[in-house]
Amino acid sequence: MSQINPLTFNANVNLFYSISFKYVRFVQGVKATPNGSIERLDEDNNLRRIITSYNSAEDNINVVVRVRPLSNKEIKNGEDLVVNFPWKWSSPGKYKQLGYVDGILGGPSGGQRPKLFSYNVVFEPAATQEDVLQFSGMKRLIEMAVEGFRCTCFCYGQTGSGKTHTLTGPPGLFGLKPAPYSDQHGLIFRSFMYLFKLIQEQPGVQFILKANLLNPGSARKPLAVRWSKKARGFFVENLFTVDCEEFDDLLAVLEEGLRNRSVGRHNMNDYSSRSHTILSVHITSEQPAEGGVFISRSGKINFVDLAGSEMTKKTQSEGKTLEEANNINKSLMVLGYCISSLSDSKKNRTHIPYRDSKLTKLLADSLAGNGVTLMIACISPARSNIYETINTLRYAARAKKIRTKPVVLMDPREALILSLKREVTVLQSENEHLRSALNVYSGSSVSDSERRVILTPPHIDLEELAKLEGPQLADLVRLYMQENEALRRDNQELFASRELLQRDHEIVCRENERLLKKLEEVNSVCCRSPLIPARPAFSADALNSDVDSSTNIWTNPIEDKPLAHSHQKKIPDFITKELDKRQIGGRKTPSRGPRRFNSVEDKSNTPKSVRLQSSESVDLVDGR
Ligand SMILES: Nc1ncnc2c1ncn2[C@@H]1O[C@H](COP(=O)(O)OP(=O)(O)OP(=O)(O)O)[C@@H](O)[C@H]1O
Repeated sequence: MSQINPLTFNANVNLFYSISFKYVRFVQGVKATPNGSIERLDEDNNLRRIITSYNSAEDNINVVVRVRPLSNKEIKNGEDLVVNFPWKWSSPGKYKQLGYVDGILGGPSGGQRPKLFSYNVVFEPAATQEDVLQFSGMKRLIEMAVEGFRCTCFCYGQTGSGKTHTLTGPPGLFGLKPAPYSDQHGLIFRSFMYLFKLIQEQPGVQFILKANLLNPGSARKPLAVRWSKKARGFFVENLFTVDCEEFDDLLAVLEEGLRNRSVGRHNMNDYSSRSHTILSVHITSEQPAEGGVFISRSGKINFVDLAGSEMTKKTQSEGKTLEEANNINKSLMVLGYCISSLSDSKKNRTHIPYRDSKLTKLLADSLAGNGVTLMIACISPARSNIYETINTLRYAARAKKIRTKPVVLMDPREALILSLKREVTVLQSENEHLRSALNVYSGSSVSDSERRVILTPPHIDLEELAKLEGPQLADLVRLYMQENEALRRDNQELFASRELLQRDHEIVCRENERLLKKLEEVNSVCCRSPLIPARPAFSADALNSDVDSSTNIWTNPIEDKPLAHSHQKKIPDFITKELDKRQIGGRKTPSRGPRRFNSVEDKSNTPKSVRLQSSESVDLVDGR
């Protein structure tokens, strides 16, 4: 059954707006589309699930925009909103063009048409943390991570635009005693809750959760990012990973990240992140499947809190903060280049500069590989930030154009066993059907069980399979392959005998048809020809003794009666003429008495062509 995407706008639509100001307008464009994931076996026989739609038919990168409220400082400075929301949504999936805002770019009277950007969702300043979880597509992203996809949620935007707030909440939330039900908890905390809810809803599936944190604020030596040939992707070498059995374990990783977060203070944010942070949760599941085997999937969800881009003149960063700002800006610039190159369909995608920064190396898979990504573009509504806001909106719009090819990879051994088992079942039922349809073996002395494939592999339940070593698994696979092979041979034999029988059947049918035609020919000559009265056969004589002659097919009803005496049976003129022309029927060769074409005498004396013509003449009469 298809699942409805949680991005469906089924809740308070007032939360979402299209906003626009001069040159920039961004609109909501989410359609309620069912999740279009499909399963297929690839050329290596691995079961892969391909996601065909994340949000709409094409989106595998979901881009949402969150507009934060004006800060106290901005209000104090008398800043006004450059983004306003004069009209509200009329209905999901439809949007209205909203009012322009007089910004630096000029007023509505400027006469220039606004440039249209479209996003999946736009959150107004009043949108709560829970709204972001419910309507950003985050829940679907977690579901997909549980299904085995590699998912990423990253926040992008200028410094102080609300990235950390969106992901983890306001500063100080995780103090000595974190409030478990605070409405200020960010997306990560809420996602963990949702993840555990999903896990609890599947008691039959075994889950293993592991988490790791990439936070340069920690005291450890920076780890190297390397390329893995096998996995065809970048990875962090010697990354420390924590097993998380409980919700609290995951929370501990998050708290650790927040505690060690590298924070700096500048003119625009008292708690500015001075580096990018990546928190990853690896979700491995083992699910029992048909036939005692189980399927294991390995999904992942990354939460990426990017450090914000800064105009150092505005932030008035100095010394270390300035150096950090330059590095942050540099890595964000590379991310920007990558997004631009990936989103430009005209450009040849031969070179995407992932290698130019660690950040892009690690985000490469999320941006263009097999991952599914949610980008949350955070913007400030203040007039003083309009340039940065437009910049962020441009990036976000570009990112929306990127297409990824999300796949879920399964353990190849289990996928192989599963696919072989499926094939065996199909072949068995097909053979069974063929056997009963053809009745090939009925009456044979060989019993069904003897004829069947003897090499049926032993039944293995889930626990036993988990304990099997490599060679034992290989044996099991070999057994399935042998059974499969034997079934295939059996199947081929059955198909061959079915073909033979079909051919026999065709020959018999053709012979039947030929005989029927002959019978019809005989009947038409004997019963219908008024010209050539049939002579009763011996069998007909016997029949005629007690059956009315008019109903006897072997006897011509006008037998022995002169044609001229029968008013009703008088030959029409045109037939007579035709017969004369062809010299058939004996006008010129007067009646020689009753004849039958099937008599030995007539057969020998009458040419075949003449016999055919006579039957044509009968048809003409019938056709009147
Ligand atoms: N939606 C919001 N509602 C209320 N307050 C918000 C919201 N978004 C951000 N803020 C507040 O704005 C300030 C700056 O936010 P935050 O630290 O999350 O920005 P940032 O984008 O992470 O900045 P940087 O890139 O410098 O780390 C914080 O005090 C935060 O609590």
